[in-house]
Amino acid sequence: MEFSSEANQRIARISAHLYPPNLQNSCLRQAKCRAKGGAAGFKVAILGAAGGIGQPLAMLMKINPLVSVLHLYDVVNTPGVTADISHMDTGAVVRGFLGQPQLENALTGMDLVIIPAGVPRKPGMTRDDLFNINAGIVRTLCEGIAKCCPNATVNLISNPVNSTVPIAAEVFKKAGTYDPKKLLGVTMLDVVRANTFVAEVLGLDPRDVDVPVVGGHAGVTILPLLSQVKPPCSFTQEETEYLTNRIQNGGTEVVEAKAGAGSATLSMAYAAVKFADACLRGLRGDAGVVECAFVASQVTELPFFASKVRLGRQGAEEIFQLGPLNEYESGLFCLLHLCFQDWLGESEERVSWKHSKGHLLQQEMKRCQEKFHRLSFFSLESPSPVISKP
Ligand SMILES: NC(=O)C1=CN([C@@H]2O[C@H](COP(=O)(O)OP(=O)(O)OC[C@H]3O[C@@H](n4cnc5c(N)ncnc54)[C@H](O)[C@@H]3O)[C@@H](O)[C@H]2O)C=CC1
Ligand SMILES: O=C([O-])CC(=O)C(=O)O
Repeated sequence: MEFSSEANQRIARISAHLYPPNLQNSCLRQAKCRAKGGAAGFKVAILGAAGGIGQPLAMLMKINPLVSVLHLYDVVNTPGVTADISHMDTGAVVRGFLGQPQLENALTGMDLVIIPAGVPRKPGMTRDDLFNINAGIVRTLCEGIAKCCPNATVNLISNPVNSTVPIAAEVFKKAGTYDPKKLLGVTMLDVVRANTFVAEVLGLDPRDVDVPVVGGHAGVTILPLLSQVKPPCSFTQEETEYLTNRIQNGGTEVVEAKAGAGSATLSMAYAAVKFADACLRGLRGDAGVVECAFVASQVTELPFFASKVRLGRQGAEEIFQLGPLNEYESGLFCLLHLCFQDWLGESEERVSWKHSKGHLLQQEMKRCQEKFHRLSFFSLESPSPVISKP
């Protein structure tokens, strides 16, 4: 149903604020929900909205003018977070959903679903250590998406992204709803960090810097392409190694600084909103929206790979080639490739097999490090990165 008059629109907006939401009868259930001023807006759900990432992410999405309806779902604390955020005088209507029985209502009719649900790392852990618990959480949430909003674009944040994205793909395949263009692993924080650290070295404003970061989202699978930085620039070998190491271990740097209180939340919420905004602009039909994301890909032999993608009405409509790599990046790519082999199997079983055989991967890495001894400071995901600024 389209809102034909301003009065209808106001009534719809007021009724949408009533709690608990009655989605069956609400006219806001319709796809053409409109934001203040009559502009079309998108319906966005955040799953894990009461968490360290979820709360600032919800706050920032409430400010986004492209969002008309914001659904906040978690297994704890959503009434409080929702009441709090709903008082912000911005356009989006906010509704809270608590616990599994409300998951379907949270998801019905959504255009974009952002998933930061799951446990974060503590010092000494790798992202892979989160696999067992987070894989189960992501699986359940994706089953809900397949049922209630099969056409939604999904931004998957929960770690280990290198494995949760293939798992989500399996769930959607099983449900017959898989659209590889609409399943996007969020690696934007790697780009945000790379822009910041490179700007620091070059003495530039980070907003003027663009660093493509490709591969995956853990340790050596994070490959910043420093030879393709915009504006064009060059680095000494020492700067290159410092920057690569710091970008690859940025997550660990925060985990250790937080000393047991979790991993990156505020910078991640910022990065997630930057990425979600790009997805929404793409959905709106804006031209030339390009960001890095971890997607099903034919750019390399690996079935999933992060690279620059063009975001459009259908999701990741175009996946760009990596472009020319210099010798150093080619060596890193070789390491990354070894690390990913088998890891990103086509099936969930293979992903969990790889997880349980993580020690074999470590041995493989060691062999590779010996081969590329110039790169020997890399570890799969170093719990204690040595960061020495040139
Ligand atoms: N992709 C990336 O670049 C990054 C990913 N992460 C990952 O994001 C995830 C979340 O991190 P934080 O927000 O710091 O953790 P957190 O523990 O503060 O919040 C997670 C939230 O998920 C909720 N949750 C747990 N099970 C759920 C379920 N079945 N359904 C809905 N919600 C559920 C929890 O109740 C909690 O509110 C972690 O896996 C972390 O490793 C963190 C930083 C960067
Ligand atoms: O390091 C972690 O566990 C969280 C994360 O993915 C990041 O900050 O890049």
